[in-house]
Parts: sequence; structure tokens; C-alpha cells
Amino acid sequence: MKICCIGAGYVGGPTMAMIAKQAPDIEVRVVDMNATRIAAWNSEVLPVYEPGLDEIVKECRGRNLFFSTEVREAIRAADIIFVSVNTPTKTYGVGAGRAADLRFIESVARTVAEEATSPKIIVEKSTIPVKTAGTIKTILAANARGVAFEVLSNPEFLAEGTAVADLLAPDRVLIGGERTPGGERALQTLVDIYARWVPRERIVTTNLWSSELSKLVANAFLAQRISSINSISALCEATEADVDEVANAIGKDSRIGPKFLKASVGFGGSCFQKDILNLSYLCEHFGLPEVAEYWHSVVAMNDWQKRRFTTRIVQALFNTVADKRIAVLGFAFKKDTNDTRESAAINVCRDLLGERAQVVVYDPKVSAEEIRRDVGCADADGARLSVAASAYEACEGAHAVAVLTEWDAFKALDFEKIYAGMTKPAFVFDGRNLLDHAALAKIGFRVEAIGKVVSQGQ
Ligand SMILES: NC(=O)c1ccc[n+]([C@@H]2O[C@H](COP(=O)([O-])OP(=O)(O)OC[C@H]3O[C@@H](n4cnc5c(N)ncnc54)[C@H](O)[C@@H]3O)[C@@H](O)[C@H]2O)c1
Ligand SMILES: O=c1ccn([C@@H]2O[C@H](COP(=O)(O)OP(=O)(O)O[C@H]3O[C@H](CO)[C@@H](O)[C@H](O)[C@H]3O)[C@@H](O)[C@H]2O)c(=O)[nH]1
Repeated sequence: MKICCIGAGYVGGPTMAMIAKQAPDIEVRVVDMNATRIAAWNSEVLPVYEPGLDEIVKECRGRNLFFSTEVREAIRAADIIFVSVNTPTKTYGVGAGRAADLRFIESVARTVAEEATSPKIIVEKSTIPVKTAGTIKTILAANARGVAFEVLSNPEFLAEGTAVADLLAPDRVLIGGERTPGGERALQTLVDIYARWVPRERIVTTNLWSSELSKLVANAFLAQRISSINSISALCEATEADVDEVANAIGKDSRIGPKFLKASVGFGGSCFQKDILNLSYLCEHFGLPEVAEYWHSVVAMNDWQKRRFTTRIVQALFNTVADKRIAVLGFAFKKDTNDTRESAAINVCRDLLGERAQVVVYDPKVSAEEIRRDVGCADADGARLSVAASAYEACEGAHAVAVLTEWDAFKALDFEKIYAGMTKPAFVFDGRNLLDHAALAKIGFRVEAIGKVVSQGQ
């Protein structure tokens, strides 16, 4: 059997590497039109940083895992085609800022129809609006020359930073298909591939639309929990309750559960905001404005939480950060990834630069070039942004340190040394509630955390 995956990104690369590892008899080709990305997949430094991924790619690459730009050739050869292209929020025209941009999905469907000369199973791996399989089927049917296609939905639930562990032992694998004989056969083919390493009871099969919709709903529910606890973090700051204690107390209720209740500077990542905006847009499209507004509030709360963080920095620093050096520790949207898409750090840096601060960023995995590109350095504000090679360098002479990503290494920093090199009074704004606040206060820092009032040492 031959598999091809179109799109060698954060999803296509790791998911296909896992299939190649678990099914050495299946040839897996990952193709992408981005030649630089493919070259990186074929190099020693993979384009995606994920703990454990290097080892799997090294084991399988050249054996039954191949990365190439030969999209058309891979389509012709494949029995199963995973579509793992990007589906970003539309930035133009109808639905701009909310709807999913499906032009990459459509272009893939057209290329598949042009090239296919033998039966294919098309698997939607990308996150897409419910009913997209219908669009794909229509395009295939209108352009194929007598070739049989089956379309399945198989959304991906991996989280970045834990992709390998998530792929190895997923909570569930979801596969949606049509209840026709051909659809059932295609569904069974895909079930059999996952069943090589995923227990059968964790492979959930549904109709196409339930599967497509479940992906958006899963992300909406997860993000909703974060916005809920972040909303409570503001109330905690006003009342001297401690949001981590509240989260722990409510999370012990098995009906609520402990996960995704970590208050923060705001959720980031390429998925949550995009998928909720898309869900909300779909609700409006289907004539459900109240439902649309309900889900949109999750994003609105997140935007507020990010802005609130910068406002606190400005207010604590005596209402001006102009020309003050602010060290930003962490730029990735979460730890253990080099991905910065929709990272809260982007908003915080831009807002601080807008306040005319000198912003110095350090992140262990994100390049200076990426940081500059994300923040946008074209104007005078951008000129006040710099990137340090270490946390210590970033903090030297700073008025304040803002922790924006929960990298473990930040916990081990020598804060006595950092304090000694900072302008006084020295502030720490812990956007992740990562550090030992009592210890910092004892050193002499003024500490501001999310959802708690920290007793100050001096
Ligand atoms: N990043 C995640 O953690 C994650 C998790 C679950 C689901 N998803 C979903 O998976 C999809 C892919 O996400 P990603 O983060 O891997 O995106 P990505 O941007 O990292 O990768 C997508 C790749 O597709 C390629 N591509 C686009 N059109 C193409 C075409 N016509 N032919 C060949 N290559 C093409 C792009 O060049 C790019 O390299 C999205 O729909 C996303 O919502 C992402
Ligand atoms: O309690 C929490 C948990 C997460 N976050 C933040 O939320 C964002 C998203 O985190 P996470 O969900 O762990 O990472 P993603 O890689 O974005 O994964 C989400 O988005 C993927 C893409 O759709 C899905 O596949 C995953 O199941 C879903 O968890 C990050 O900024 C986190 O720092 C918090 O602030 N508090």
C-alpha cells in the first residue's frame, strides 16, 4: 500500500512519520510545494521542533518515509492521499477575519482529480468547516475521468510540543465516512492502519459531518476552558483569591476535571482562534447568530486577557514604559515548540513597542529572524525591538522581565544574578505563573502574576 500526504507542516510531517514507523510495509510520501521546507525535512535540522521526532524521522527516512516536492507523481502512485495543507483564517473578501480560507484544499482536490488514474481514498487531515467533504467530492466528480474516489474525514488532535506522545497514544482517533459500501470499505482501510498501534476502542467512527464538526468543537471546548479560567483570573486579582488554588479546587470535581485550567497571558497557537472564528462564522451562516456570539466571546475574552497583561505592565511601571528596557522571556506560543503562530508574545511585544518601550526578546527555540518577522519591524516601533542570545543578556539593565512562554529552563535561571543586573525597582510579570513568586519577592523583585496578588518582599 502507498500513502501520500500533501502538506509537510506541523501536522503532515509528524503524523506521517508515526504511520511510517508503525507500518514499515507501507510507503509514505510527504509532499509539499514549499521546497525549502522539504529540504529541511531531508536535512539534519527538521523544520518542526518536537521532542522525539528526530529519532522517528531518522529511523524511517529513506526506508519507507520520503519527503519531496513531486506532488503530482506522489498523487498518481498513492492509494490513500492525506490532505494536510493549511486552512488559515481568510484575510480577504466574504468572511474575512473569520471564515476558513479553503483555497489550498480546493487546489489539492483539483490536482488530485487531474492526476488520478486509479481509485483513491482522500483523507481530510486538515481542520476544515463542516461540509467541506461535500465540496471535495463535487470537485473530484466534476473533473475526474471515471476514477473512483472515497472521501474520509480524519481530523488531527495532536498538540504541539507533545505531538509524538499524542500520536503514539492518542485519546482517540476519529474517522468519518459515508455509510455506503465504498465508504465503509474506505473507512475500514484507514481503521486498519491506525489499529496497528491504537487500541480498537480508541478508534471512533462516525458519519462525515460529525467528524468534521467534532474537530472544531473539540478546540472550541478546550479554548473555552482557558478563557473561562482567564476571566476568573481577573476577579482573583481584584479579590486576593488565587487562580491556581481556584483551578485546583474546581478541577477536583470529576465533572470539571483538572486539565486546561491553567490561567495565562492568553492562549495562542495556529488552531484555537482560527477554529473558533470559523465555528462562529459557520453558526452565523446557518442562521444561528446567538450561537455564533456565544463562541465568539471565547476569542474576545482571550484578546482582552492579552491586552490586560500589557496594561498591567505599563501601570506597574509608574504609567510609562517609554524608553524602558523590558525583557521578554519566551516567544513561542507554548513550551517545547518553535511555533509562534498567534503567540500572545506577538501582541504583548507590539503593545509594548506601541508604548515606546525597548523590548528585548529571548526564546530558546525561536530564531531572531522569526521574532522580527512576527512582530513586524518595518517602522520606528520595530527599531526598538531586539533579540538576545540568552535570558541573562535580555535581562541585563532591564526595568522589567515578562515571562510569556513556560519554558522549563526559565525556572532554573539564577534570579539573584538577574536582579543584580537590573534597573531598580526590578519587576517580574509572570504571564504563565511559572516562577517561584515568594522566592523572587524575597530577592527584592516586585512580582505581578496572573490571577493572584503576590506579597512583595520589600
Ligand atoms: N499545527 C497543529 O498543531 C495542528 C493540529 C491539528 C490540526 N491542524 C490542522 O492541520 C492543517 C495543517 O496545519 P499545519 O500546522 O501542519 O500547517 P502548516 O502551514 O505548517 O503546513 C501546511 C503545508 O501545506 C503546504 N501546502 C499548501 N498548499 C499546498 C498544495 N496545494 N500542494 C502542496 N503543498 C501545499 C504548505 O506549503 C505548508 O508547508 C490545518 O488545517 C490545521 O488547522 C494543525
Ligand atoms: O490550561 C491551559 C492550556 C493551554 N493554554 C495555552 O493554550 C494554547 C494552546 O495550547 P495547546 O492546546 O496545548 O496546544 P496546540 O498545539 O494549540 O493544540 C490545540 O490545537 C490543536 C490544533 O487543532 C489540537 O489538535 C489540539 O488538540 C489542541 O490542544 C497555548 O498558548 C497554551 O499555552 C493555556 O493558556 N492554559
